[in-house]
Amino acid sequence: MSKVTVVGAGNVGATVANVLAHKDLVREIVLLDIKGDFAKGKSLDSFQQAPIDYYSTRMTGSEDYADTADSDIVVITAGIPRRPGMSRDDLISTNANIVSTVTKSIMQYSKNPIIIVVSNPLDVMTYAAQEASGLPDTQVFGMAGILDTARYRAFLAMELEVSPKDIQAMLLGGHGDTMVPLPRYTTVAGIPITELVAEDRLNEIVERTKKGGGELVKLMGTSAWYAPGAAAAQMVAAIVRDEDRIFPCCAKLNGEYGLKDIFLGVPVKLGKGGIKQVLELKLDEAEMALMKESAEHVKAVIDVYKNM
Ligand SMILES: NC(=O)C1=CN([C@@H]2O[C@H](COP(=O)(O)OP(=O)(O)OC[C@H]3O[C@@H](n4cnc5c(N)ncnc54)[C@H](O)[C@@H]3O)[C@@H](O)[C@H]2O)C=CC1
Ligand SMILES: O=C([O-])CC(=O)C(=O)O
Repeated sequence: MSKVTVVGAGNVGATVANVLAHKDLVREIVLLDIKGDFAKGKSLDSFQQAPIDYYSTRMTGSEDYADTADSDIVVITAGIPRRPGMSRDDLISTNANIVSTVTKSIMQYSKNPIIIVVSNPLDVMTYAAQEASGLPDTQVFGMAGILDTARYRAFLAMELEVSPKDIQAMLLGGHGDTMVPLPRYTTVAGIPITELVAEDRLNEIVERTKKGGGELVKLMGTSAWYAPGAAAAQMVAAIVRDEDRIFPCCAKLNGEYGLKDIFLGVPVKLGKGGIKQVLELKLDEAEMALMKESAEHVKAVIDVYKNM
C-alpha cells in the first residue's frame, strides 16, 4: 500500500486527500501546508469521516517535510489561486517560487516519487517541478485534462439530458483559454457527438469549456476545487492500481506533435511508475493549428519562467 503526500491543504489539496481517502486505496496520506496547524486540522476532520464513510486510509497533517519521507506519490497544490479578473498566468511570479521550493523539500525526503502538479499556471508549474526534482519525464506530470474534459462532458450531458457517464472525450493543449477540446474525438455511448449536437451549438460548448475555470472564479471569487480534487485523485488511483488508464495529462513532450522542451496536455497511458506512453493522435490541419497555437502560448509563459 502506498504513501501519498498532498502539499497545500487548501481547497484543492484537502479535496484531493479527502476523495483519495474515500477510495480506500492507499495506507497513508500526509497533508502538508505552511499555515501552522491548518493541515493538522483538515486531516483530522477528514479522518473523522472514515468511520462514517467506512475507509481505512490514515490521514495526518503536518508542516514538516520529514513527515513526507518515502512518499510514493506527491500531489502539489501549494500556491495561490486566481481571483476574478486574473488569468492563470498572472500567478506565475508567486507560484513558481512556491512550486520549486516545495519540490526541492519533497526531494530531500523521498528519493524517487511520482509528482503530480496541480498549481497554476499548470503547464509551466509542471515544467518547474520537473526542473527542481530532476526526476524522469515519466514521473512528473500535471493535472488539467481530466478536469477540462470533465467540464466539457458535463456541459454535453446538460445539453443532451443524458448521463455524464456516457460521454467520452479527448482534449489537447495547455490548461488555459487556448486548450483544444476535440469534437472529432467526442462520443456519446459510441455515437459521434457531431451526429447529436449542431456545429454552432457544439462550438459554443467548446468555448464555454475553454473558459470553464474562469466561469467558476467569477461565480465564487476563487477557483474551483471539487472537480479538480477528484481529477487529481483519479490520477493517483490509476497509478496505485496500475490501471493503464488513458487520460489527457500535462506531460513532457520529446518530439511528439512536433514539440520539444514543453509540458502540454496530451493523451497518456497512466499506470504503475507514472506515464507509460504518450499517445500521438492523427490530427487534422485545423486541430494541429490549434495545438500549435496553444503550445506557442505555453512556450511564451515557460520563457517568462526561465527568465525569472
Ligand atoms: N490544474 C488545475 O486544473 C487546477 C489548479 N488549481 C490551482 O491549484 C492551486 C491551489 O488552489 P486552492 O487549493 O484553491 O488554493 P488555496 O488558497 O485554497 O490553497 C492553497 C494552499 O497552499 C498553501 N501554501 C502556499 N504556499 C505553500 C508552501 N510553500 N508550502 C506548502 N503549502 C503552501 C496555502 O497555505 C494554502 O493552504 C492554485 O494555484 C490554483 O490555481 C486550482 C484548480 C484547478
Ligand atoms: O481557473 C482556475 O484558476 C483554476 C483552474 O485551473 C481551473 O479550475 O480550471
